[in-house]
Amino acid sequence: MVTTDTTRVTNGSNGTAADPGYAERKNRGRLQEIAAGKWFPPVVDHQLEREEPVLTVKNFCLWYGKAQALFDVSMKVPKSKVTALIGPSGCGKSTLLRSVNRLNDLVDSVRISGEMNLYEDSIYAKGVDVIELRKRMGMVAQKPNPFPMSIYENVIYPLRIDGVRDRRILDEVCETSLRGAALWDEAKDRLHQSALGLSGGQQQRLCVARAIASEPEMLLMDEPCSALDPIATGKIEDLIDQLRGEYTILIVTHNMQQAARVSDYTAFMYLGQLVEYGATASLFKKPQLKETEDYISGRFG
Ligand SMILES: Nc1ncnc2c1ncn2[C@@H]1O[C@H](COP(=O)(O)OP(=O)(O)OP(=O)(O)O)[C@@H](O)[C@H]1O
Repeated sequence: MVTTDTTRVTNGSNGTAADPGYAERKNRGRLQEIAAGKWFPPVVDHQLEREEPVLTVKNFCLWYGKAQALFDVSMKVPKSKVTALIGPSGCGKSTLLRSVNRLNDLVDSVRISGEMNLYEDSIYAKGVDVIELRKRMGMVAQKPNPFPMSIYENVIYPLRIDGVRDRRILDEVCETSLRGAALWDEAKDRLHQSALGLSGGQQQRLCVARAIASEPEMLLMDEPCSALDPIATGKIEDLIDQLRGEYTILIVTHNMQQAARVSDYTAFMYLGQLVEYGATASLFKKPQLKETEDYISGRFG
């Protein structure tokens, strides 16, 4: 799966006056330059250096067939924090998220280069057991996707496939996970009824319960509120807030207010490049780049 490719967009000039194109380009914004094929190193907040990384992404590139979707993305996702990926539609947020648990392996045309590590373990090294890897990361999709079985069986599903049979353990994990996903009170009297009878928002919290049942090292959330109404969205945001500190969460969101509300760190992406990455409070109040400011203030995208 890991390939190297010499056609990827290279770093280009360093933007000094010695660069012959500099005079012509100096008045153009960074985003136009990116659209024209130039690569820039991301602007990263020093605060991230003080965090312990769970996921380290290094010079990661991804192609769908001939079309490159990610360009030399390097970032560290800190432990026990919520990190949001934001950026205009098509900038590669979901592609990056799905690369973390190798869901993109399911797309035939995908090629990658670069590295990703979960702690010290390479995600793309030869011989990695992808099933085992995915067990280390819980995934919550855009649309709630409970299995057509009871609430109880949905939650303990990861343990069932691991062969756990001890009823006491299964009951305990079911309750802890449902409590952790703020669904216990609503579900405790109907544990053996179909999960499909839950509302959309409850189903999404059930999916969070299933994702945390195996105590993953990371939770990946791909626009988890996009199919939910504002009340259900608020409950998921409250839930993310509760999970903060205990879980390392990487979340894709279209909604900048949501990123500002729920995340500790925010990564702004544009056309497959990581542009600016920093503490959410400062990125939203005083971003280092004018381009980030333009995006978060709605001046483009
Ligand atoms: N399975 C696929 N096959 C081919 N191209 C794809 C595939 N999935 C995504 N792409 C392309 O990769 C680029 C990044 O898409 P991606 O879905 O990761 O962006 P996004 O930022 O998550 O967008 P959105 O916010 O609209 O969900 C886009 O140009 C998209 O068309």
